Amino acid sequence: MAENILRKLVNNSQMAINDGVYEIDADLQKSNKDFVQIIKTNQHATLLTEIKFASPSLGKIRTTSDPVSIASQMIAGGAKALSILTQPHLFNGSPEYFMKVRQAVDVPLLMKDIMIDKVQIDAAKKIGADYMLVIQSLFDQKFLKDIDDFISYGHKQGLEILLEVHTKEEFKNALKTEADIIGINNRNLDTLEIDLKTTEKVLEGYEKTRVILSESGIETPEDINYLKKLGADAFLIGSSIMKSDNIQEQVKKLVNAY
Ligand SMILES: O=C(O)c1ccccc1NCC(=O)[C@H](O)[C@H](O)COP(=O)(O)O
Repeated sequence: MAENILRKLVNNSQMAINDGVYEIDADLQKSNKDFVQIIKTNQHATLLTEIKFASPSLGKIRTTSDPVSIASQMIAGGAKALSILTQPHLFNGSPEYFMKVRQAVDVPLLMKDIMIDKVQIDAAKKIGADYMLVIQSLFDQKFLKDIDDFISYGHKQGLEILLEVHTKEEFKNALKTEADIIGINNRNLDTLEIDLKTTEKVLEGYEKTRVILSESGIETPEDINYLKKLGADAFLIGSSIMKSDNIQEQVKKLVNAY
C-alpha cells in the first residue's frame, strides 16, 4: 500500500461519498463546550481520545463493540474530548457510531475522516460534530484545491477546524490559515511510520501563536511529558487506548502524566 497511501485514502473517501455514507437525515447539536478553552485551563494533560476499531497501519485494533460504552469509559478516565472515525474503509468507522456517541455525551467531538468534499462537512454539522479534520498535505500535494475556502465553509457550518500537518513546510502553510487547532501527526501518511520526534522537528524555532495538538503513536506518560516540553498543548491518542483491557484506567494514567 506504500505506493501512495494518501491517494488510496482519498479514493476511499470518494467511494464512501458515492455510496451515500454521508447522506444523513439528522440534525444533532454539537456540545456547548469550548475545547480550546478547556486546553488552556486544564491542569492535567488534555486528551482527545479516539474511538477507532481498525486502521491502515494496524488492521483490526479491537473487536467492534458499543462505541457509547467506550466513550463513557474514556470520559470517566478524564478524556476532555473524543475523536470518532466516520470513515468506513480501512478504519471501520461510521457516522452512525458518531451519532450514537453524540446523543450520549456532552464533550466536544471531532469527526475523524479524510475530508475531501463539502458533502462531508455538511454531514459533520448534521451529526453534531464540534470539530472536523483537515489534512494540509491533501492541499499541498494537489489532491484538493483552496484550503481557505474549505476551512471557511467549515466555519460557516459552525465547525471548528483541526488542521493536521506532518512537515515543517506544511506547518508553515497551516499557520497562514484560519484553523483553530494545528495537529502535528507523528505518523507519516506516505509510509505509516511513527516518530514522536516529528513534533520536535516541526516545532523547532516556532514562537507560539496557535494551540498545538500532538497526534499518533503516544503510549505512555513519558511520551506526553516529552511532547509537552516541546510545546504540545494537547494529545490525540487512539490505538494505545483502544488496545487496552481497561480503557478508563489507561486514559487516567495518561491524563495524570502531569
Ligand atoms: O492510524 C493509521 O494507521 C492511519 C493511517 C493513515 C492515515 C491516518 C491514520 N490515522 C489517523 C490518525 O491521525 C490517528 O488515528 C490518530 O492520530 C491516533 O493515532 P494513534 O494513537 O497512533 O492510533
